[in-house]
Amino acid sequence: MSAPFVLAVPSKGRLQENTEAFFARAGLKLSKAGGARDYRGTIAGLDNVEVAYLSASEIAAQLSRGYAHFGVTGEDLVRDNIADAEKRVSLIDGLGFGYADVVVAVPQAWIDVRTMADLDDVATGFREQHHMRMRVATKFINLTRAFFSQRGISDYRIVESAGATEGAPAAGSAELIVDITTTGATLAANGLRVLDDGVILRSQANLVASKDADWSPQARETARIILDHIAARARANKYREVRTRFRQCDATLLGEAHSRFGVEAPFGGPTSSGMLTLHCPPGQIYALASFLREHGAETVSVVSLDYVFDRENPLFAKLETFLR
Ligand SMILES: Nc1ncnc2c1ncn2[C@@H]1O[C@H](COP(=O)(O)OP(=O)(O)OP(=O)(O)O)[C@@H](O)[C@H]1O
Ligand SMILES: O=P(O)(O)OC[C@H]1O[C@H](OP(=O)(O)OP(=O)(O)O)[C@H](O)[C@@H]1O
Ligand SMILES: [Mg+2]
Repeated sequence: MSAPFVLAVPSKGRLQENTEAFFARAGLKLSKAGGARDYRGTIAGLDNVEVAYLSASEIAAQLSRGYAHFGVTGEDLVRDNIADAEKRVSLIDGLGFGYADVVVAVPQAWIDVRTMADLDDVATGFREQHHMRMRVATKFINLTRAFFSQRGISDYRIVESAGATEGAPAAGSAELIVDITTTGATLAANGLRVLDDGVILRSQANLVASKDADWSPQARETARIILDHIAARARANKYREVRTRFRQCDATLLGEAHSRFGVEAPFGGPTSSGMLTLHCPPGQIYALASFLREHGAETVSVVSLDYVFDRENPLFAKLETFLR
């Protein structure tokens, strides 16, 4: 038997729930034979896939080493944990959950410090006054270094923080922090404020592919099948299917509908009897239905789509380009 295709997914919390729901919507059911505490799983119908349940940061590490072919983890962890990330891994697609911003936050009491340039001034003054460098508490060491160096700030020192980073300034172990925030509630509760230009990265969960995994022909074929499911679901989410039939429905009308509402006609223009199937962005449905009735339609029906399988698969094309 050949080596399995390894898909690494988060083992706990909202990331796990959202990941399982995401794959389920794409028609890929992840399951753990041994129940919730089993850290190995399978995908129904894909025999050679092994699902590895790991912490989000461990997933980034495994992808970097090539121990997993695909993984779901946050872009923040990919960028912070993997040196030369664009060579080692490819972010195939943002998954629409796990949103968090990596930010530079200072005490609210620092009223004159609004920007990174202000922070640079403070850093210099701090060193002169206190004979030590300003301390930044974070677990995002590489993202912090890269961002501060881009902004020309060098008078600082990183204090590595494993958790409760927002508490560091009040506890006296750092002057400021770099951490993730979603609602901002934790920063506010700790008397901290994000600098105006202090967003280092807007992160979300991504489907990530590893360069150094064992990309046998069988592994590539498995990747193609997984991405075919995901692309079909993504395409289905972007549209509703609209059907109508009326005599005046012709190519000119379709052209106008295309430019005004962004509709596609996946099965071609109206038939000789004026039968037409359209794919329309959800936000334009009512406008399109009104437009079609104004031009003669008696009835316009609209349904949600589960999957739209196209010959082209942009996600697999991206993977192939990356692996080349
Ligand atoms: N409010 C949030 N709190 C923590 N992580 C979040 C939040 N929102 C999104 N995320 C994302 O989730 C990922 C971190 O997940 P998680 O904390 O489960 O992993 P971990 O840090 O590897 O595990 P552990 O906390 O057990 O060490 C990051 O990509 C992060 O950006
Ligand atoms: O901007 P907010 O919505 O307040 O969210 C940000 C906070 O949430 C996370 O902590 P969490 O309590 O999830 O624990 P963790 O650090 O162990 O992941 C994160 O580490 C921040 O502290
Ligand atoms: Mg965590």
